[in-house]
Amino acid sequence: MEIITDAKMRELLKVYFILGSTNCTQDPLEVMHQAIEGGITLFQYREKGTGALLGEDKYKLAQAIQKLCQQHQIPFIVNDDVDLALSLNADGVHIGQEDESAAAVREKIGNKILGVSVHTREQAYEAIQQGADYLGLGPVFSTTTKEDAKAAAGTALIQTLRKEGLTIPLVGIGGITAENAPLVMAAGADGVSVITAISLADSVIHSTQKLCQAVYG
Ligand SMILES: Nc1nc(C(F)(F)F)ncc1COP(=O)(O)OP(=O)(O)O
Ligand SMILES: [Mg+2]
Repeated sequence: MEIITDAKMRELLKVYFILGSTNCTQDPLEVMHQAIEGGITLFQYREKGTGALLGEDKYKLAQAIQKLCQQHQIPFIVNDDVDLALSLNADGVHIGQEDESAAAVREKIGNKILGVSVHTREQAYEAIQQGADYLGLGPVFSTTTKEDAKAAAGTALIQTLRKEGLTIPLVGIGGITAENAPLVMAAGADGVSVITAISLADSVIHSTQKLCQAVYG
């Protein structure tokens, strides 16, 4: 497959849902069904933190969610675990600053989608140089989902990178809801990435629809 274009990547980043078994109280597959119905554009499997599944259980859940995504043409990205991504033939991988280098991951995954989390402009330029297809910037607002998250940074870095003429697809992450998503888009992000706003919503489908409206304006 060919490397994804920036234009296609920007479309996919609009409402980027991230989920692992620890982020929801109901069945993850039921949450996925409703989130897909509600209009998510991209999905990341992030099985991490206290109580996360391991080994065969992790693989089985990933496989089941990937199948659902494939049935609805939603690309399936794996967080951190490059070997899991390769064994599932996932559509891509997302890595952070504590994971192996973007260049090393690019080497392993070929033309699959490669996303990198960055917190500074230096990390952004480095990630681009090493072949990232999109950058995750955050946490924009405070979050309790990621146990080792940094302090909320607002949208300053998104604005700075756009002011400097950076055109790489960007997605904001961290404490984003339908209420504050417009701020993230106005700052220059191509989309928003959420976990709790969807995974723990009273109505997953309704919350996803509200996020889509907030992003598409
Ligand atoms: N998982 C993520 N996905 C995104 C995305 F851009 F996809 F929205 N941005 C940022 C992160 C955070 O990635 P990382 O810093 O490695 O921490 P963790 O592995 O705990 O998620
Ligand atoms: Mg990571």
